[in-house]
Amino acid sequence: MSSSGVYSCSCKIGPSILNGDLSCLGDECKRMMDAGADYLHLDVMDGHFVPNITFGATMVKWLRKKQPGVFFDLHMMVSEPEKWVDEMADAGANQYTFHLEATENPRDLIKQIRNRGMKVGIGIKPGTPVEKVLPYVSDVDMVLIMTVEPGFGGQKFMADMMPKVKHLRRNHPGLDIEVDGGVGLSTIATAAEAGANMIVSGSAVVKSPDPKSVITQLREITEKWIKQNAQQQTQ
Ligand SMILES: O=C(CO)[C@H](O)[C@H](O)COP(=O)(O)O
Ligand SMILES: [Fe+2]
Repeated sequence: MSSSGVYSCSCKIGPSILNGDLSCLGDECKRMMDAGADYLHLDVMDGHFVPNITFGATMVKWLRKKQPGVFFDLHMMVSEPEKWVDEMADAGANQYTFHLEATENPRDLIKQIRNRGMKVGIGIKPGTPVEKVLPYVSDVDMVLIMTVEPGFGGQKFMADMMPKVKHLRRNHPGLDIEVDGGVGLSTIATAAEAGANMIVSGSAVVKSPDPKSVITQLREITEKWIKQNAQQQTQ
């Protein structure tokens, strides 16, 4: 979809509220948007695909009422992702990011998501080689490279996932590439240099006393690398 030959990706910062105060998720979302976030990354976990449970479509529906205009990227860490497409679309999701490992029929699922008017994201866990996702890249809007084992916030960034990001960026200069897990001020340069442009940051933003400053710095560093990488491509 978005992987043209031109280095045309733009920086987007999407906080994950997973490690925020889940008892007041609506306020946490507002706090993140007020701090300058471009979108919200909502982590849906089913206790089966990952060993943790968060929330489902009902929560998304209520968040949508509180944040009518915000882009919701649903990170679906669930088995049988086909099951929740309709409910998430009805709840107001903008993008449905499923895990390649969770489905037997990625192509059918991509169609199903599109038919419900949502953008399509496809994610891979650290143990999944990037080659597995390549056949689907031109049919999706975004590829998510997990930089931690999915399931919990606050884990250590896996820099050894960067060759996957580099491979995708080299071959798809216009693609939205998202990194998720352990991304903060000490790791953003590594991810951005590799070519990530959609930056999910959880603990580093929500736990900071100054989330606005963290988001601003994440953006500055990512934009710097987008420019630098684009220049290198034209040389
Ligand atoms: O998908 C996730 C975990 O499976 C979260 O989005 C991710 O962990 C963000 O939190 P942090 O930046 O604290 O790692
Ligand atoms: Fe996530």
